[in-house]
Amino acid sequence: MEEYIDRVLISKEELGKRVVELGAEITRDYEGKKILVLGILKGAVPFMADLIREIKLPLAYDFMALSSYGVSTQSSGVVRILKDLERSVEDVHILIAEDIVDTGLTLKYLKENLRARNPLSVKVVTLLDKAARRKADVTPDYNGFSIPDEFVVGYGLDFNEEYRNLPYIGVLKQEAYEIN
Ligand SMILES: O=P(O)(O)OC[C@H]1O[C@H](OP(=O)(O)OP(=O)(O)O)[C@H](O)[C@@H]1O
Ligand code: HPA
Repeated sequence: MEEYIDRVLISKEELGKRVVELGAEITRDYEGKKILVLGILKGAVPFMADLIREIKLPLAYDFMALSSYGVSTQSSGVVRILKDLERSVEDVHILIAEDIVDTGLTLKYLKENLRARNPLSVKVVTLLDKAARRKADVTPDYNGFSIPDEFVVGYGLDFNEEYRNLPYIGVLKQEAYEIN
C-alpha cells in the first residue's frame, strides 16, 4: 500500500499534537453546553475517534453518511443523505466533524439541512481545509491544517476506499491513479 505514497504531508506525530490542541480549544468554547459531535462517514472516523477523547466535557456523538464523490476524485456537487440522525437535535449544540473541506459543497448542504432542524447551534471542526478548491461559501469554525490543492489520503481519507488506515496524511503517486 505505501509504495504508492509519494510523500508524507502530515505525520502521525503532527496529527496527534494538533488533535490535542483542537480538543482543548473545543473544551474551552463549549463549557456548560450540551454537545452532539456529528461525524460524517466514513472519512471522519479516525479523526473523530481521537478528537472526542480530547474534549473534556460530557458529549454525545452520532453519524451521518452523505455521498457526493462516489468513486471519483471530483465532487459531483449533488449531495445525498445515505444515513440520517436517529433523534431530534433541538436541545443540542451540533459540532460537525469532517476529515476535509474541499469544494465545501457537502458542508454547505449539510449545514442548511441541519439548521432546518432547529439545533441550538451548528459549528464545524475539520481536520483538513483545502481552501483553494472552494466552490461554496463555507468556512470551518475549527481547522486542523490548511493544505495545498493536492489529493490526499490516510487517517480516514481514501482513494477508491483504500488508504483510510494509514496513520498519516500522504500524497499519492501518479501511478496509483493509473492502476485504478
Ligand atoms: O468539500 P467537498 O468537496 O464536498 O468534499 C468533502 C467531502 O468529501 C469527502 O467525503 P466522501 O464523499 O469522499 O466520502 P467518504 O468520507 O466516505 O470518503 C469528505 O469526507 C467530505 O465529506
Ligand atoms: O483530497 C482528498 N482526498 C480524499 N478524499 C477527498 N474528498 C475531498 N477531497 C479529498
